[in-house]
Amino acid sequence: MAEALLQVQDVHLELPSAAGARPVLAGVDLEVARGSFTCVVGPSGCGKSTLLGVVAGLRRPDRGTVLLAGRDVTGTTGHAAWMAQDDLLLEWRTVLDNVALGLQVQGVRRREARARVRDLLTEFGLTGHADARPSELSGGLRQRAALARTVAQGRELLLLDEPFGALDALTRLHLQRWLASTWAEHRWTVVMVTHDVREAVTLADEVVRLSGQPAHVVARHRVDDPHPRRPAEPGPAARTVEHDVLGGLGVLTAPPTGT
Ligand SMILES: Nc1ncnc2c1ncn2[C@@H]1O[C@H](COP(=O)(O)OP(=O)(O)OP(=O)(O)O)[C@@H](O)[C@H]1O
Repeated sequence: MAEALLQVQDVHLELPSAAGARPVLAGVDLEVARGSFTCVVGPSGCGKSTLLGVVAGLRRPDRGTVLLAGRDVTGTTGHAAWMAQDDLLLEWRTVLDNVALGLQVQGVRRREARARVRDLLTEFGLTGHADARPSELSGGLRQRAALARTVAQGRELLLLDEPFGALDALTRLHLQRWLASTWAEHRWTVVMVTHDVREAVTLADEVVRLSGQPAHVVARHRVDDPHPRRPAEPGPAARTVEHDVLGGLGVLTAPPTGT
């Protein structure tokens, strides 16, 4: 395996519940190679977003460690950029200024931030929309703008939490294909949470499956098909992993007998 950029080691976390505290993460281990794409899947509500929060340093685990390039970053922020399902674009700013915000929050002056993100807008197919307000964009373009803002931060790690979860099925397929080819050019280190197993096997080098609550890693599946891939035409490894993951999630039922 290439050098591990991210190592999550034996992470445990309890969260408050009506009955007191409830374990949500119970001994999660994860290793993500630099320049690789990892998708995290698991039953609804098992703790996928919570795990991303721990990796980002927004939540400090009760036990366990998060290492970035061997450096202990447990409970600290600044090493990862986060994108959620809700694009959180600011309606009163233009697309250019929304993307530039990723740098401005780090103290880069507005003018320089705008200059630096122009190339990114071109690459993300947003040049013609630089001066538009987010409300003028389609759902797919909004997500591209949000992703551009996330990438613009220049962090070592991108954490994507169901970034296409709110899109219609066709737009989602287009964006998956677009992200697959854009990622293949850049090779950002990505950890992405998704409920869509086809999306996971299209994008990921490795699909990590979490158990139900309290969550730990129950399976890791390599997807060795070459990049970039297409969601509508899964390769042999993607098809196998998709089947295995769906089986592990209990989605596949035995075929009816006696027919
Ligand atoms: N701030 C909080 N306080 C208490 N419990 C929380 C908090 N945030 C999340 N939880 C609980 O922790 C559990 C895991 O939530 P989380 O959102 O991480 O799951 P998920 O796997 O991402 O969910 P989904 O599949 O619905 O996207 C859930 O039971 C949730 O209700």
